[in-house]
Amino acid sequence: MSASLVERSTSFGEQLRAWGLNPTTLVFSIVIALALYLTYQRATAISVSNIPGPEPESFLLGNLPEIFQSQVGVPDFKYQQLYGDVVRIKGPFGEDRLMISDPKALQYIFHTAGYGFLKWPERTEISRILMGRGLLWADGETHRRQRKVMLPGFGAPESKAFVPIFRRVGTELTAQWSDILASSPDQTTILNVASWLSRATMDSIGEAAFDYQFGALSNTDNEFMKAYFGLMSDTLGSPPRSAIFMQTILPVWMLQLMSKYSRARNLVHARHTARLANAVTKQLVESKAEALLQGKGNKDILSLLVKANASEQSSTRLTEEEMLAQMRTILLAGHETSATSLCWVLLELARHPDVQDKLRKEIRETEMSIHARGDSDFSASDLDNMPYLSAVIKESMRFHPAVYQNYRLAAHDDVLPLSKPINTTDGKVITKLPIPKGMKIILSIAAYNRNTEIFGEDAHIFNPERWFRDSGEKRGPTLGVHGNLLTFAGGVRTCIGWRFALYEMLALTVEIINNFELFPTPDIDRLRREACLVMLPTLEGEQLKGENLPLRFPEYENPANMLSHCHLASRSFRRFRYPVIPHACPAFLCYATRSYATRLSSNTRPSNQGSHKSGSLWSEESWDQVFLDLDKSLPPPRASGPLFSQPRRQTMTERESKVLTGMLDMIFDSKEAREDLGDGNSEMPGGIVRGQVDDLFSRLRRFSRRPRREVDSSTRMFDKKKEEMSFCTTDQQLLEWALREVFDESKRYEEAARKAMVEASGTGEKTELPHLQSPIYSQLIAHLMRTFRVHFRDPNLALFIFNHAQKLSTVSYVFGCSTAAYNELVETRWLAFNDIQGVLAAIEEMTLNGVPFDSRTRKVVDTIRRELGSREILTGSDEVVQSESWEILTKIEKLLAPKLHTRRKNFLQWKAEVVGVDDNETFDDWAFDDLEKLTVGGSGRLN
Ligand code: HEM
Repeated sequence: MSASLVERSTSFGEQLRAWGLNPTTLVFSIVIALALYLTYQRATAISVSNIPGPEPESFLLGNLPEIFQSQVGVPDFKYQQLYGDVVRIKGPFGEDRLMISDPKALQYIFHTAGYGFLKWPERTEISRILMGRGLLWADGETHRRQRKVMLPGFGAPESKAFVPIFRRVGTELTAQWSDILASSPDQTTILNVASWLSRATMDSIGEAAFDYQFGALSNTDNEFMKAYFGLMSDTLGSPPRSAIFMQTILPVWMLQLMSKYSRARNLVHARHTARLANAVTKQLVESKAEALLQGKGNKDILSLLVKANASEQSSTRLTEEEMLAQMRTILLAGHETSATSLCWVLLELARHPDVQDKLRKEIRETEMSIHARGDSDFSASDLDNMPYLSAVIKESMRFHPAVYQNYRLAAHDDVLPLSKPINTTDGKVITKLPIPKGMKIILSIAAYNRNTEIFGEDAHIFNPERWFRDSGEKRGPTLGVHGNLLTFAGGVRTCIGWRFALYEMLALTVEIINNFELFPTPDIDRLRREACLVMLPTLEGEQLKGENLPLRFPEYENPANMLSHCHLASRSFRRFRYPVIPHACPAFLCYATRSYATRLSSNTRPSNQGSHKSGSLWSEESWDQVFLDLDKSLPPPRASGPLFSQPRRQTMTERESKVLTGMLDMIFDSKEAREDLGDGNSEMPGGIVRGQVDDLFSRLRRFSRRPRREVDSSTRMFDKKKEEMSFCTTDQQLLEWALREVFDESKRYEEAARKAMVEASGTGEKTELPHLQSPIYSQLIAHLMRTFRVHFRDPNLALFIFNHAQKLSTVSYVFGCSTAAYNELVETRWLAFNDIQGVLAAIEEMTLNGVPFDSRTRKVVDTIRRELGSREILTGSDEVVQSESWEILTKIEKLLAPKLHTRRKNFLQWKAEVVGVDDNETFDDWAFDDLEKLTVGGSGRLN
């Protein structure tokens, strides 16, 4: 074989000679030509090495460790101050890169060049791992095609239509905070605000984007939510140098292999979340497609997306993989960014009490004008028409952009226009900057948003007033969609959900500031603007160890350097406004922690001692007032919960059912109850008499014993009814539907149950009887009332629904007029008619009928108190009317008071009486549902 090779090369050499060429001369000439070509290339190549910039930290990684490991903005602001808006930085092995905050250059890259600047491949790989091959991953034509299908879900009218959802989520959030306060002895508490907001935005996105209720607010043990919470900080926060090196040097195919097989904690977390998200989104997309095929549709983003995709030509449609990736993209991009931005808004409001007060005043005035025109809640246009609110949100988004940098790569040689000339290191002055194909550029959103040419000399100061100055946002070229900020990026890659995010932030801020007063605590030394692709508020500090991590993967071995807490403090405004009524003076601290554990603590008050100047570039004041939360005792991890919560659980657990049955026995056998009801024929409201009550409650007990397996079917039933309701486009249609589908059905249920009872008593056999009412009857009544009042703006019809349920039959009254329906009644009477007497009547009726109050009842009453107070201050209205209203309000609060504030004491007294021990004795051996003991150890009866 080697002989044949020698033979062949000899014959090749002979052939060259035969053509008159010397082989040695030929090789030499080729080498010379190549060297000349490379020298020419080097001499004529476009270079940015003469642009001023920092010295590299090392040859291996250049300036990248400083850029990727520092807090958000630290290197950007420093370079901007030292070298200007276009800075040469060093990548690995001395490679030149650029960091840009020059407005004209940014406008060119974002807008003019279209897809002329692509994303860095290693960064798109991170997007693929976290969200799949969706919009944030795609580039060029693929991106254009995907975006076209996505756009119909994100228009202005679509985003405005989600405002009621955001408001509802806000109400649920603040109701839960109020509950926590109500159960704390001095109504002071510490909350993990970041965690609450993250759950709230997850619920918003679930309902608005997928028409699905994640129930993240109501169930902290939601596995899906837990996977998402901390995903960004866990996977991308404070990357070690080795990770920066690998991300920068390794080819994409190797990164892909690592993402699949590596056992590093961050990648395990990302894979775990991806698996869950894929399973969930697949289920959602399939059920939505099926519903649409059956002609049922909704206005959620997923429905619009599925419809838009169906109407595209087959060549431009999204594939199934792309569709799932879009859902995962919306989930992550739409929940983490908004939650984080809102956290920063609250933090700034806490730090600026004057701004907070001014904002609250605007909110209250708007709320009053909403009620004066007969509406009950903020609409999208109300939110649009609050200039100070808009200025606060804009300023916070300028100051703390959730996405702080974008990473682009020149698709071909190009020339960047500049706002200001650059003095190069070789003594030239240039007004345009040529850049070579493949040049990697960091577009600094954080630095642009603090550009003094655009936002004034005080750009490093948080000041919402700047948005009222003449120049304001109008200086400089047009760049961003909101206030000319780059917070939502710009051009072909502008954030698709920017309107959605804005309305969500406006709605939640209004709800929170209307209900609570926020203030800072002195734990700011550890606060970081953590750079994790999204800027998270975190607190540097203790490392969470294995068992304290709520998310535990089988593969997890290496507890990473976890970022822990960030704190935010807040206090109820009511402390100062209404100091005369003790139980309405809660003061609480509300800390936000971006940790993996929720911690609640009471009795901690803020102090303004120990001021500390952080001297950071972005704060005009120190962060010193933020508290050090020294209690490191974190709660033990919870057992893994189901994938989704059951947000509308309508049956009781066995334990709850047992307790209720026991309580009903005690109540109806008690002396007071007998006296209250008279000897047999005394009438209760609604025409119910004693005999009927016994009968009704025996059924109520049976109702409470419904087996748990019905949970799912009730939820499904309710969803189905809600969907049917959503097809009614006029109040007339909805009313007809209600009479047919709710009230006629109520009659049918009752008749069927009675018939079955008669038959069963005839046979004498023990059979399970059907329910007297549909298990979702009360929910339907409440939902109908709310829809008429809020959606159709017809409070009279809302009242009609309640009255009709009350009059239809006794059974309908008992089962339909539940707490939720009464809450609606109270809200309607107050918000639509300002009828405080009517509110009192409803609360009295609830008390009489034994319908329990809940946090929403209390919240309405709080609103009444607030509004009466504001009215007094703002309008100074008629003294007599005011004092009458206050008297009625005091009566209402008295009715609510025992449940609110003396619950614990009464319960102990009650136990003492029932079990037959002194107040001081402990009940350690007595469980709440230990009813047998009541009859054995104590008197066993209330008397
Ligand atoms: C305050 C909240 C938000 C901020 C600051 C924000 C910011 C951004 C930024 C800067 C980008 C460009 C990223 C890039 O090109 O690499 C982006 C893209 C995107 N955002 Fe947002 N976003 C927010 C909320 C939302 C919401 C609520 C949704 C969805 C409901 C959403 C969905 C998206 C999507 C799908 C993209 C990719 C757009 C594309 O490449 O065409 N974002 N966002």
